[in-house]
Amino acid sequence: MEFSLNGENGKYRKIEQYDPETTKEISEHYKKIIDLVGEDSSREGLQQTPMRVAKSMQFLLQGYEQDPEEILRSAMFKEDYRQMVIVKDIEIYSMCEHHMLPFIGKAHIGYIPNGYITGLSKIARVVDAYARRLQVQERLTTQIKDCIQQTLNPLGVAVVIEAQHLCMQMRGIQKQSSTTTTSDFTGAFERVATREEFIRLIRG
Ligand SMILES: Nc1nc2c(ncn2[C@@H]2O[C@H](COP(=O)(O)OP(=O)(O)OP(=O)(O)O)[C@@H](O)[C@H]2O)c(=O)[nH]1
Ligand SMILES: [Zn+2]
Repeated sequence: MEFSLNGENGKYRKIEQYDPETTKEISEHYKKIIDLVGEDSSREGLQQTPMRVAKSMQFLLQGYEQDPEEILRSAMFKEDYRQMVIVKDIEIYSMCEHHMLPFIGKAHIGYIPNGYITGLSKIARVVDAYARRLQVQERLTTQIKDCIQQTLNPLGVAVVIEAQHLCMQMRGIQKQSSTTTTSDFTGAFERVATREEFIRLIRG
């Protein structure tokens, strides 16, 4: 699955490549849902909606087609830098696996290299590859930590995610302001002083 903009005669054309069979099947289910909630899926404004939603869902859940470890491995560079590297405020758009509603927030990632560094964008790509799946925030946090630890073998990894869950805002308990914070640490970040330095730097 790919989403790209392709220049042609000075114009930009949107090219979406989704498996046509899968897209058709998903859209048929959404057509039924639209009718079942009391709408008329054949009315003009809704005719293209099932197809749009089918593409949209495939976009939002594209992480299943990505290999996060491979993403990291694709840009590993030998480097003798053994201090903390932090990429903070990485936007997260994930989908809660209980209600299939978004949870939205930020991830802050730190690691201390052990002979190898990785491309900074690859850290954000790893976050996206796991976020674009049906998730709970706790598992998302741990998967990112495990991936970086296992692939880069750094002296330590720190992951903090802060997110708001639409399933708690739009429905259910309807708490508009609550934020959920999850964290996971390995190696050097298990020491209080290192962890506190990380927390101070992401808050700064
Ligand atoms: N731990 C965790 N829980 C989550 C996450 N996303 C949603 N939930 C919770 O999943 C739970 C599902 O509980 P259920 O009682 O089965 O579902 P429900 O009846 O829709 O629950 P309410 O949201 O309380 O109305 C809810 O408490 C949600 O708040 C997440 O990322 N992590
Ligand atoms: Zn939910």
